[in-house]
Amino acid sequence: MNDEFGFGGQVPYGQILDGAIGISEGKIQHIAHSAAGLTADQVIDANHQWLTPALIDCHTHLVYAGNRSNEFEMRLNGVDYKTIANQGGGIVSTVKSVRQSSFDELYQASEKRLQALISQGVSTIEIKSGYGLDLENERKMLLVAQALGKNYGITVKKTYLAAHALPPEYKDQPDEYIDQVCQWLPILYEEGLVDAVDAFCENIAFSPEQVSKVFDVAQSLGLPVKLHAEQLSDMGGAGLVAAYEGLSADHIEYLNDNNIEKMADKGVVGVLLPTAFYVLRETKLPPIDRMRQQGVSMAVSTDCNPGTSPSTSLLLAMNMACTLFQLTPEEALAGTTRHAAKALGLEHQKGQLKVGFDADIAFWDISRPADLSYLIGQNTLQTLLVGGKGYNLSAQ
Ligand SMILES: O=C(O)CC[C@@H]1NC(=O)NC1=O
Ligand SMILES: [Fe+3]
Repeated sequence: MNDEFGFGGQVPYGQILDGAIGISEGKIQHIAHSAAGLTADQVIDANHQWLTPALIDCHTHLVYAGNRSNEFEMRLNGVDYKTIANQGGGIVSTVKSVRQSSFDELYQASEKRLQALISQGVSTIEIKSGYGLDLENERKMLLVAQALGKNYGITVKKTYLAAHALPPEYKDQPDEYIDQVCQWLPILYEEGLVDAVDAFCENIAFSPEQVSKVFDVAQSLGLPVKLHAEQLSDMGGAGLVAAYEGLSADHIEYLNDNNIEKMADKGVVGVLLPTAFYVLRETKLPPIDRMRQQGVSMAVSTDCNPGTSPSTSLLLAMNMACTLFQLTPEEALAGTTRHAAKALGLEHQKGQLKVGFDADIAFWDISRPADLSYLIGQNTLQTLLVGGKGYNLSAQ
């Protein structure tokens, strides 16, 4: 191995130069340094492109209606968050738009964002509810997410996030609202609409005690949990995820050392959301070095949402994870492949070019893997295989 990548001859990324991959029945059956001995009905010449696992966006609020560019403009004209919120802005304004939208309107508004992500090599995505905040509209959001996955032929993991914000009708009644959230969860689960449960644990949202009530119901249904944790303060949310042996703690700018150790101990993934950090002009960096030292798997995601991350670029999130959070390009790629898979409980079937794994493979016209995080605003995807089949976005 030459030292082209400056690794002193180690094999970065687990890469294989001039390798070959054999696929059948949607799975990787063979991966080696050459195609010798392989026979195939169809051969794809990768033409010196780099192949990676297709990307996984493990934290999105992709289903929503309306947009909040007005708030963006108000803020830049000196109006503060509190005033915007008091004028019905923020999450509540998106809740209003979602409640006013039909299923079709919500689907059409959301599919454009999904198309953008798929065009950058994403074939597995997590989509949260959380802008309905009542049973009918939480169901509508999750049905849209389900339909997007079915119609676009990609893997969608649906996360119940009714504990995202307090709806207007429960103003100053968080406990009563959390009781409703707990009542709706088994109903939506029985309808096949929930794969995991999330909540916003923050001083402007729900307390660890309120989140625990929702997590107890999730646990009783055998559902895994994840959490918007330590985004703006240290509420100890990551420790709660570890206590429930959950999938991930997300944002985690204010994550403390003690909870890093608990995450490492329970295999909880730390999901980094650098685009939200950038949009909010946050200053508190997540404890990347400490998570590295403790062996916490770090994932990277867009957090696609109308308020703090109106972005549909996972490649940009990778660049921001490196530039803002100082991840290495190899860590950023792991963060949108095998670690993102782990954040969704899919680490045994997706996120790696490995025999037995789904043949979800992205072909990139790049000089080296670091280009995926280095290049800004340049989509180098040439081919996307989903389940071993060429993905044609325009045919969806
Ligand atoms: O502003 C929005 O619409 C969502 C914000 C988003 N949700 C959350 O829990 N944290 C966030 O940054
Ligand atoms: Fe989020």
